[in-house]
Amino acid sequence: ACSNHKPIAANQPLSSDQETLYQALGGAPKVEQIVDAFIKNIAKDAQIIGYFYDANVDHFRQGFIQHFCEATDGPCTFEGDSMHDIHTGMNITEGDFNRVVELLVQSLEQAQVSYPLQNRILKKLAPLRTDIIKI
Ligand code: HEM
Repeated sequence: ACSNHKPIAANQPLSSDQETLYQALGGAPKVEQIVDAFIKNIAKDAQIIGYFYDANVDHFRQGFIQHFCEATDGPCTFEGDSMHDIHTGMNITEGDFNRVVELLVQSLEQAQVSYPLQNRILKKLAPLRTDIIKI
C-alpha cells in the first residue's frame, strides 16, 4: 500500500511550491559542480586569475560553496567574514566584477542550469555588487 508515495526527508518541505532555489537546482552535488566549473573558469581567465594568485583554492571552494548554499536558501550558514570585509582591499573594479559574473554564468551553463534558475541565482547575487567593488 502507498508504494507510489515518495518518502519525505525530514529536511524537505512537504510540497513543491515551498521548494527552495537550492533544492530546485539539485542540492549539494549541483552546487559543487557549479563551483568546480567556476574555479576552472577563473583559473583560465587572464583578466581575473591575478586576484587569486595568493588565495588558498580549497578554502575558497569551501567558502564559496557554503555562501552559495546559503544565498540559494539551502541548509547552510556561511561562516566567513562579510562580503565587504573579504573583498575590500582587493580593489575590485566594476569591469572585473562583471567579468566574474560572466564566468559564473558560464559555469551555470556548463552545469546545465536552466535560464529561469540562472536568473534566480543572479537576482540573489546582484545586491552584493556594491559590497564587492571598490568604492
Ligand atoms: C557575486 C560575486 C561574488 C561572490 C558571491 C563572492 C564570494 C566569495 C566568497 C564566499 C569567498 C570565500 C570567502 C571565505 O570563505 O574565505 C570569496 C573569496 C574571494 N573572492 Fe569573491 N565573490 C564574488 C566576487 C568576486 C570578484 C569579482 C573577485 C575578483 C575579481 C573576487 C575575488 C575573491 C578572491 C581573490 C577571494 C579569495 C580570498 C582568499 O582566500 O585569499 N570575488 N568570494
